[in-house]
Amino acid sequence: MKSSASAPAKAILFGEHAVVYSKPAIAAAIDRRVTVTVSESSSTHVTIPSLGIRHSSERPSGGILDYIGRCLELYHDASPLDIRVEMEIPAGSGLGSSAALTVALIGALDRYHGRDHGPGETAARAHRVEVDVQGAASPLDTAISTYGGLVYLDSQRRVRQFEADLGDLVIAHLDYSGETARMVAGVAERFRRFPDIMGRIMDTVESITNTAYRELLRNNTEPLGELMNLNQGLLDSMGVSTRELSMMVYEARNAGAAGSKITGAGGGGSIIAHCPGCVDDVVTALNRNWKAMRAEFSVKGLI
Ligand SMILES: Nc1ncnc2c1ncn2[C@@H]1O[C@H](COP(=O)(O)OP(=O)(O)OP(=O)(O)O)[C@@H](O)[C@H]1O
Ligand SMILES: C[C@@](O)(CCO)CC(=O)[O-]
Ligand SMILES: [Mg+2]
Repeated sequence: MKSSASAPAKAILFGEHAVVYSKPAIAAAIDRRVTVTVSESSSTHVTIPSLGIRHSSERPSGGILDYIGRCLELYHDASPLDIRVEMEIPAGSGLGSSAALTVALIGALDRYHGRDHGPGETAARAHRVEVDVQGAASPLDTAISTYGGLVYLDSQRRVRQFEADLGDLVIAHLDYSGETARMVAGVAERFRRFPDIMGRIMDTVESITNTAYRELLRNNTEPLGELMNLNQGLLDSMGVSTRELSMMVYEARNAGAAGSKITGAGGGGSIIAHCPGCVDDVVTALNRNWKAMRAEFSVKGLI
């Protein structure tokens, strides 16, 4: 017996890190997917060709295998499985590889076991896996990989799907990761040392995210770039930017982007830039040193 499922990667437009402190955030699914196939086997094997991973053990663990091991534990009575993961995104790029993998694997396992929990329950189960593995995680990444499209996660943790034309966006990524769990822990430490200052920073990110949401609902993308620049300044204040990410952010702006910021956890990973009428210029400029692409949105969630 064999079952497959796939889920999209994501880009956070506004509110990463603040979302861990119950602030709202906006994310979009992007046209790069993680596909998981599970099939009957005499012992448990995991293959992830894009990462060169071939692993055999009853309980996969270590790095990205932690997410797989934790998902398998959700199915107590499960027999051994062959698990194959095809990833169209690099792991640790800030584009939600962990969430897309977790959602796709839960989808494939549900199908394999003849269960259908529905999207709300799938997103909730995947979120619990991210929390268990990372220590802290917002429900944003797993929600967007489950639902696809565009999501506004409000301060009560409710998922609001919405539609908007995002205009021209470019994503560029590095080959190394800051590791989401480590970056989230770094922000928590700064919060512990300077609670008043960090609290105000998070409140200001909330205002930026809510302003962007209001404008997107009116299909007004004009202020997106400037709002991204405001958000980037505060991500820098949180300590999640690096020299290289800052160079990417400024390279995009120099090439004509209306605004640009880190997307995801920072430390390494990716940036996103709003590039009305100048996508090709920005992609060309960023591709000299990094890997850049036009971001394609309006993507299906878990299928
Ligand atoms: N090149 C790699 N090869 C194998 N595993 C990797 C690699 N890069 C990252 N990982 C593992 O993949 C998992 C997910 O990485 P990480 O949390 O940095 O990123 P992500 O989920 O892609 O991004 P984000 O959550 O910020 O959107 C981690 O367990 C990390 O150890
Ligand atoms: C940094 C963070 O806000 C986004 C990672 O994609 C962490 C999270 O939301 O769990
Ligand atoms: Mg992740």
